[in-house]
Amino acid sequence: MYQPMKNNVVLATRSLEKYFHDPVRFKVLDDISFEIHTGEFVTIVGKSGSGKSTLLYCLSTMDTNYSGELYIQQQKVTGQKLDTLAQIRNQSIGFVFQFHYLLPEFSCLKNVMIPALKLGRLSYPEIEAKAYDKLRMLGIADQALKDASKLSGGQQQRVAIARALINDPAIVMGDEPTGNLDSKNTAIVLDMFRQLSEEFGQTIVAVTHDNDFAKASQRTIEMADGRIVQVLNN
Ligand SMILES: Nc1ncnc2c1ncn2[C@@H]1O[C@H](COP(=O)(O)OP(=O)(O)OP(=O)(O)O)[C@@H](O)[C@H]1O
Repeated sequence: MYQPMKNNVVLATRSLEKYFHDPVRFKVLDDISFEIHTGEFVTIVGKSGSGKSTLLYCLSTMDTNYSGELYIQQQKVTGQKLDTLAQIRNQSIGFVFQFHYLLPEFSCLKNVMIPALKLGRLSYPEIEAKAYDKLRMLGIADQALKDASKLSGGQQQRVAIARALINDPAIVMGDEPTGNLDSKNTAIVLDMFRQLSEEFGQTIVAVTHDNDFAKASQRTIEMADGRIVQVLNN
């Protein structure tokens, strides 16, 4: 029997298991159980092919094809309908990819505003003001009205992070969020993640190949062949 979950657990898995066919059936996630607390900054590391991205996509609710249980903010999300999952995702999770996926012909400001416009909780001027705040936090408010395509790669990634933060998600997930960045922009993003976790109590869960990034986090979960093989408190 599992212990009841403590109040400060924001993300939890119970024996996640997942298979792929490639071409024969193989287990890509094997008995993944952990709890992540509010405001924690956690990295997931491991060799290429160890299952990190697959795990992150399950955690983000984008992939529902697994067995076991996933809890987000104490709510069991496994087995929920797709529209409920989309709602949970919009409200509780911000996602940063290795590639920024900004809409190139839209301004940076508009790109950041889109998830909040979709959520529909605030008025347009409120969302605009919030988007400026997020861009300011990332040091790129002066680029707000430029088309996203006109920015450097590092600036575009910072806009993508501002977009991930616009709905003040409890959890920010990143799949190699600094994978395409130079050291200067990597440092900016790392500082941002630290600030989010330490000052704003937001939880960061990021897959990374970057040792310095992993060391900057509070806890590192190491995977090999779909299993958790080591958990390090940094
Ligand atoms: N859609 C899929 N169908 C079949 N096999 C897949 C699929 N996606 C990933 N895999 C396989 O699952 C395993 C884990 O992939 P995953 O992308 O999760 O690894 P990773 O640790 O994130 O790797 P990397 O560090 O290279 O991004 C790999 O062997 C990969 O080839």
